[in-house]
Amino acid sequence: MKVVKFGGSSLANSTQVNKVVNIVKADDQRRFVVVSAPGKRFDGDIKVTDLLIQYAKATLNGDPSDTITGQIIARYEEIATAFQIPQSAFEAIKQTILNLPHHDYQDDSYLMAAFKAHGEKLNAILIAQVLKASGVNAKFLDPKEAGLVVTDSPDDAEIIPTSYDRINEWADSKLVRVIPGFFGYNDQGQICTFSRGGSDITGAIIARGVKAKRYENFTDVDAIYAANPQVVHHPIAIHNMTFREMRELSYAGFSVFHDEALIPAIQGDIQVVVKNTNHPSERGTSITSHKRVNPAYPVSGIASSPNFCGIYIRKYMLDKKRYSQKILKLLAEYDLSYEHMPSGIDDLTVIMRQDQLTPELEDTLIRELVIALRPDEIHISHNYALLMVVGEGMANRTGIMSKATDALARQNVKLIMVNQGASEISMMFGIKQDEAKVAIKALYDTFFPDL
Ligand SMILES: Nc1ncnc2c1ncn2[C@@H]1O[C@H](COP(=O)(O)OP(=O)(O)O)[C@@H](O)[C@H]1O
Ligand SMILES: N[C@@H](CC(=O)OP(=O)(O)O)C(=O)O
Repeated sequence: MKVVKFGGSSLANSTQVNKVVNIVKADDQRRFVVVSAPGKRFDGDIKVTDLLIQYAKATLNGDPSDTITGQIIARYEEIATAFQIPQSAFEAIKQTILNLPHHDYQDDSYLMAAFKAHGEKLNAILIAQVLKASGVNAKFLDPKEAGLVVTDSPDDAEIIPTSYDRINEWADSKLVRVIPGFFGYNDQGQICTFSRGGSDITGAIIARGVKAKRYENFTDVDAIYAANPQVVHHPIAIHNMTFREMRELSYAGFSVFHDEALIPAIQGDIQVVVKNTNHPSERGTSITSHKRVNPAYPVSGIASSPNFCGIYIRKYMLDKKRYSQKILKLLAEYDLSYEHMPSGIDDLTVIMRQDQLTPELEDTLIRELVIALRPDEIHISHNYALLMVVGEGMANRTGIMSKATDALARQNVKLIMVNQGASEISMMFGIKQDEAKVAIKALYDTFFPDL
């Protein structure tokens, strides 16, 4: 049995939804259908999730929201009309959207979570109706009924492992179950969402719960490519990759599949196949635990992720043990997470995602670090990108680092940080964000020279 997940691009309008219907009908093993909210129909369009965020903010600020609700309702109406869904069913969706502000929420963050989650919830209700109208014996399944219980973190929840047994009770369901992605319920019954792009995570959780043979993740590209196709022209497709490779690459910027979604798949040893809704017969990318190294290409992929900053701290006779403890304690006090902390004899840099910091928080943090550490020098630099070169074939190979640094040097890309060794299948560079595209192209041409 298979779990299929359709991303926002696959459900953006009725034309796309029609392709989804055909894909579900084409294989009776596709028994669990996880859906995102309608995504972008064209470049510059706004995803329903982003409209819902605007709606939530307007509600919190007491601003008018008629225009935004009109836009959201119109997205569902176009699909409902095209598939001749009964007016009463569409009316229920419309009223749910209009009533969102009139519920009790524990605080603003739960309100935001509930507004966001309704993008997928209402879409799942609608797609179940569409499938039914198209002759599929389908039924909506809410994550609460499914048993998908998550941690009490409204916008960055994690699955509670006992959920898997409850989800497993649905494994023999005779109907096709349509489940909204992106959210679950905490043990108080409140909606908490995963991080952005988190419908991939729901798909993987359901796949592990029902012990699916395969988790098919339908999106808008024929495969996962060795570099972001928006940066490199016609990059080579990766048809087979390992969980480890994908996790490193998605963490570092391959937004096509959420890095956290790999964990349930790894735990359940479930094959993940990324496929294109627009070309479902293309083979896509299969992600498994099996290593298949092509010696000609030790590198599988090159990724880059922007919006990091680095806090540089220098102190002569730096006592690393005490220093790191104090830094970690301060970060925890301000609920900040860091990504890397490379250090030298007298200096250390804390690399973190800069969207966690407001200018005020940044000033406070630096002030507190000065008090706690009495450094000889401290400053923060913004707009770094992390650049990652990943491949199972890199393990036990020599010369990859020198090839990479040579290629970057030829393009005058300045290396701010280099990290190799944490994982034998990846190396990471900190570079300036505005040099990321040049850097990716240089590395791609080096590691995929004939393509
Ligand atoms: N290496 C890569 N290979 C394929 N797609 C990539 C890669 N890196 C980034 N992407 C982007 O990921 C997009 C698909 O992910 P996303 O927009 O989240 O889809 P969905 O709406 O289906 O969830 C592609 O359109 C592509 O622009
Ligand atoms: N709709 C949510 C969750 C998601 O996974 O969406 P998509 O499949 O469009 O990436 C978001 O925009 O974050």
